[in-house]
Amino acid sequence: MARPLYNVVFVLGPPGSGKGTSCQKIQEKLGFVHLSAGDLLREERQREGSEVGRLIEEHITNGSIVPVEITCKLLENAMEAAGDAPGFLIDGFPRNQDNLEGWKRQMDEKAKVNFVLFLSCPVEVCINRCLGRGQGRTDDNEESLRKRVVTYNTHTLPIIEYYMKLGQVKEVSSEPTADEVFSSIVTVFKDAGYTANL
Ligand SMILES: Nc1ncnc2c1ncn2[C@@H]1O[C@H](COP(=O)(O)OP(=O)(O)O)[C@@H](O)[C@H]1O
Ligand SMILES: Nc1ccn([C@@H]2O[C@H](COP(=O)(O)OP(=O)(O)O)[C@@H](O)[C@H]2O)c(=O)n1
Repeated sequence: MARPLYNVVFVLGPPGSGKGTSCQKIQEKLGFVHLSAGDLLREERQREGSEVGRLIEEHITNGSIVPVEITCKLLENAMEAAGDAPGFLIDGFPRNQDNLEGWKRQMDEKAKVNFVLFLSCPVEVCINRCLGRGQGRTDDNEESLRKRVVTYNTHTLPIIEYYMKLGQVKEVSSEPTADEVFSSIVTVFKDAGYTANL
């Protein structure tokens, strides 16, 4: 097989566990490109009058997962646009079986998944973080958050368990301060052989 085009780390954890916050820091330090599946979907949702936009809106409000054909295409386009990066942090994906299977169909030959960074954090802490996030997100309210947590427990945890069985998960508690979490993440990347700039 030809050398994969893209070097990928998936970043998973409950809503509000600090995926975006940590990815931002890793991006600054390591030069990995941070791609948030949620951000890409929110951007796509803005396209006026689009059927896809309406579908995304419905899923985001219900805390359910958008079909992978949409999400994976957005991720691939963003990776293509970013070009020659040392790696990509794909934040909030794959979040269910459909995401995982779609990724394998579309990206297995083009991307190498190095490991899954799993940010673990008690759900109540995560919910409080989302309620205090202040980004004006339409889904950061109690009702949508409860649904997002159910989706996480039902659909995302099994994906993390799937990668655990493959020995590909590196778990970091994201309950401490953001700086402490980041220093544990740096150790994970060092152990995985990424020493440049660390
Ligand atoms: N370790 C931390 N301790 C306290 N607050 C945090 C921590 N990490 C992130 N936050 C805050 O919690 C909220 C959710 O973080 P965010 O990175 O957006 O989570 P996610 O991308 O997993 O949904 C944000 O307001 C962020 O500033
Ligand atoms: N792979 C993904 C990622 C996000 N999403 C949608 O986007 C919403 C927000 O995801 P996010 O990753 O930005 O936010 P958090 O729930 O992690 O805080 C999810 O609740 C889903 O509705 C999706 O459908 N598929």
